[in-house]
Amino acid sequence: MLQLFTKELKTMHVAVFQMEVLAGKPDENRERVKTWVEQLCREQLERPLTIVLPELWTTGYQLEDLGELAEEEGVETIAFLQQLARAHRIHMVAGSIATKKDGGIYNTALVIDAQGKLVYTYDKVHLVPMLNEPAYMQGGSVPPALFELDGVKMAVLICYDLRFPELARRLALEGAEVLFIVAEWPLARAMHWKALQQARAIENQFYLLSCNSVGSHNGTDYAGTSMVIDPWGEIIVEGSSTEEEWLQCKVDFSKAAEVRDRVPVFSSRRPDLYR
Ligand SMILES: O=C(O)CCC(=O)C(=O)O
Repeated sequence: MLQLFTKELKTMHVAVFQMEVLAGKPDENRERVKTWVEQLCREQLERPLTIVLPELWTTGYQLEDLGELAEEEGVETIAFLQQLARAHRIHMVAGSIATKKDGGIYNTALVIDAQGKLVYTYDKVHLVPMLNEPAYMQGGSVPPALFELDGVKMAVLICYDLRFPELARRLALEGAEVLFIVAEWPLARAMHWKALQQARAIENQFYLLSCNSVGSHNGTDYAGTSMVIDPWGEIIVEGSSTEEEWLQCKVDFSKAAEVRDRVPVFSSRRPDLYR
């Protein structure tokens, strides 16, 4: 049964850091995130503010060195983010980082609230054959679930997960109002990146916010084109395909209810014929 949308909180500011990740340099990447957050928070004083980071933003796709670079349970980066979140009173959909646990290496998304609490983690379930990810990492065994920031139901998927519409639909049916996609999506498949994001937003009638990286590593160029897409499928802001930059906007959560009134996809569903 589809749940009702959040009534109390109508709007939230978001800022997406379309970052050029420096592969194999976690200290420098953390420092660059800190500098960005400080600059952003000098300019943006309104709260709630949620910031978004890309996939594997501490290490990049330096997969062959993850044995050394991946963090035990993500402890160092989590502590770093918690401190930053508390200091600036910002929520963080903090992309993903390489973590070591139970003898394996995982691609783990992190969500931290403005009080510095780690509210959600998710280990990427679909590893990317095209980037040889399965040779270096383990896939998570728990499906993505909802988390809440200021009472708004949200979810996060990691990059390749975007290609599996059943994940996004299940999250929408559970009541997700916003879907974040954190990514290092290659330029070679940029057309898919853009079309799939818009499709997920249109078919599920929720906000979709993505954060992709730019730059290149080991011969792979990344596609940038981070986006904020509203529940009608309109692109509100869109990053360039090459430049490190940040995108900012205000999202209005009442919009999804309007869209669902206009095109009542969810009440037209026939779950008796399909799941
Ligand atoms: O699906 C794709 O084309 C890209 C996926 C990817 O790069 C990733 O999951 O890191």
